Amino acid sequence: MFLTKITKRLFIYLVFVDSGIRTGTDVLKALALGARAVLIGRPILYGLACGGQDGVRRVLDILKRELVYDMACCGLTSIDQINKDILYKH
Ligand SMILES: Cc1cc2nc3c(=O)[nH]c(=O)nc-3n(C[C@H](O)[C@H](O)[C@H](O)COP(=O)(O)O)c2cc1C
Repeated sequence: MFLTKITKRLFIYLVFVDSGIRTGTDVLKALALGARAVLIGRPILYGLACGGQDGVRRVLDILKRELVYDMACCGLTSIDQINKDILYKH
């Protein structure tokens, strides 16, 4: 009984979004919706196929640049500041 209570109290849900992340904007939206992290598959493979290690680095650089740009457009300077308030529902 006691352990159950402790377990319930300490239980933390971490949400990872997998599939379909193609731009830094996708990353921003997933984090804003509450994801702790995103998983990226095919874009990394495309980078690898086209340019090897440098290609993978380039894909990650592009995604990071897009994410930082979009964060700046929302007035954010840190990942910690991302929350659902930046989302606009229409
Ligand atoms: C070539 C390839 C092989 C994969 N193999 C596995 C696998 O063996 N097991 C698995 O759980 N997911 C596998 N996945 C799925 C990836 O782990 C990941 O969920 C997915 O690629 C992410 O979506 P994205 O490609 O749209 O970014 C594979 C994906 C690709 C493209």
